Amino acid sequence: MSIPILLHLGDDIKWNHALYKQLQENFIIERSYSMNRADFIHALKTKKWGDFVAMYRPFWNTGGEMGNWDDELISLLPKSCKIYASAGAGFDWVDTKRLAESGIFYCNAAAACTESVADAAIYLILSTFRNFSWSSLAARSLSVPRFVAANRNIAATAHNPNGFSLGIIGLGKIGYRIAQKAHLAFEMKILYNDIRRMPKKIEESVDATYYGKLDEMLGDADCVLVATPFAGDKVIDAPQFKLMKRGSRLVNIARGKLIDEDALVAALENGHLVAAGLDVHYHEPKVDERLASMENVHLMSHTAGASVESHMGFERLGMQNILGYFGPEGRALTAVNAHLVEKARL
Ligand SMILES: O=C(O)C(=O)CO
Repeated sequence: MSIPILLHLGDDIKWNHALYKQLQENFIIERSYSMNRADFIHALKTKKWGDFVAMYRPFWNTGGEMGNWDDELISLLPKSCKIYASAGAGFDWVDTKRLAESGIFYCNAAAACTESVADAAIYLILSTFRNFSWSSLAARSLSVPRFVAANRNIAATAHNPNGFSLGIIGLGKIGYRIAQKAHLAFEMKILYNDIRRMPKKIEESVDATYYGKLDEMLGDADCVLVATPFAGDKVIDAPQFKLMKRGSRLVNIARGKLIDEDALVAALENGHLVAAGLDVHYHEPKVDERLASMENVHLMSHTAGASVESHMGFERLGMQNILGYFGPEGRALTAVNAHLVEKARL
């Protein structure tokens, strides 16, 4: 029997060498490194890598240079390809439905960065309650008057998050971990909105209250946290900002396009919201200048998931997915479109 081919996209493995050896023992590994879209398309059309059965992308910063995985790319994949295992939690750049129509499982790696993203969310939540962005900007300005003003005035509007409510949009793996941390560390009241209600055991573990309707939760939360995948629509637009509790806060660690930034700016300018914490941005990698000028907005450069531990986990989980799929169990661990692959088979 011939040895199956695996296409490794992007950087070399950095951490999990023993597991990579297993991959090398089971597959012929072809490499694309960091190809632009035109070259990648040409390579697929000319079958540069043969009839590969799997694609593996271990690092979130490389191996994505070909751009979005849409019909143009997916239709060029060999019929032999069955699985794409990639670094990263979000998969807004890949048409997982189109992959499913070609019988290809897409496996993300949310589990590998859950801890990092949840920690970053806690950092942003804390910042929005305690005015830490204002404090940090004042210190970094090297301006004595700004330092003195921050030192004198911050306490008047800073709050301990303890006892306040955190309204989580999307209680998936990451949302739940944030709930656990906020509940345990700050005794925050956990509210959540999701398309599915979680099992009682999960709700009880963080004393969570379920809201079937997002609009209702928005009116009750002291801080709204966005932790849901981007599926093409905003979840908080101008009408939703109006429904948010007066004096509340917004934190987004999911995707920038889930939030209307003009409406966010308006809500901050008119004081309806008192603070925001954003790891992600609508026009990434560009940051909105109005938000950047606000002391009550804590901004990050989409690094909530960026840690050595996430990188190690991304590498490992991708390989486990591929080895699992082609192994005796015949099952990928984290296929996000498994239901669509099944449907397409019918
Ligand atoms: O892994 C991802 O998709 C992230 O954006 C983590 O921050």
